[in-house]
Amino acid sequence: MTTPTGCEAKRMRFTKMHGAGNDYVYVNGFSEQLPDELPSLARAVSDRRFGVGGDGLILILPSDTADVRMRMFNADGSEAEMCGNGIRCVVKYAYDHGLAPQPVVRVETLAGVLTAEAALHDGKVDRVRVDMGEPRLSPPQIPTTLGGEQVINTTIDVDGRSVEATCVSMGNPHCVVFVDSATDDLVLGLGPKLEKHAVFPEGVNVEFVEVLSPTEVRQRTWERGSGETWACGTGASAVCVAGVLTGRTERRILNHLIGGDLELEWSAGDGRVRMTGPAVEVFSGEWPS
Ligand SMILES: N[C@H](CCC[C@H](N)C(=O)O)C(=O)O
Repeated sequence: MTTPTGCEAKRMRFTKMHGAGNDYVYVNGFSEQLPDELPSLARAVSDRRFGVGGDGLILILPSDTADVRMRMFNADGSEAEMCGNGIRCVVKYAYDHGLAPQPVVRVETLAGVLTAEAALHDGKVDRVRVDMGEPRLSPPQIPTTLGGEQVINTTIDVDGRSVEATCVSMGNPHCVVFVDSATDDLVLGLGPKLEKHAVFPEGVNVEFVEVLSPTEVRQRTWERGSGETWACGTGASAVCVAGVLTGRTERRILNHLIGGDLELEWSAGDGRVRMTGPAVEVFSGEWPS
């Protein structure tokens, strides 16, 4: 495509990927020229009518401390510390496209350098097991202004409704609410109010969880900066921790999310959470930059 002056217009290649239906637009920063204004790029490409469509934008970049660096932007343009479904897709992209020589990939994130191991099918990555690190449980680490050593089954007043919450950070903040049924009234009504509640100074991701058994849950998610998503990997990790803290589940669970299943374990040995789930490349395209 040429401009009126006959110059070749720059176009940025992207790849659309998802982890359990949590879909992002990925850009390979090793090869593509990125604009300075990343939040507005995230908003534009995420738009499901006027853009590519996705829950946000994820950049795969060179790193001085790991194989690759991941930067993650929600659909509203806000940058987050970590993305569990995103890191699985970053690992898939890095191995499949030759950015990482081995199927064990170290990824630099704002939540630290995390290590992931990819499983191959016909030479391509299809599932990834991520060491998500240790949960952060003290109120300042979430962060929240709620009191106590840890926030476990703590009541939050939301416009006159009492909500019982357990808060966990996986590098990004999570508010886990165990419910009998994760209805639209709760997810779409309460979710946005909790996301921006005054007790969460940096906002929060909200997980509404039905406990099916001590080893199985069903989760719906209202994400900070993206609204309801079909899966949330850091959220599922927070749910695994919250289930143990509240005595509702065992340390290893299967989590059913709208877009697919994730396997989680909060190790009693080293205190780290491990998440295993799918990573799918859907299509590639070009974005006029
Ligand atoms: N909305 C989140 C980031 C994406 C997390 C989620 N998609 C995941 O898979 O962990 C936040 O602002 O902390």
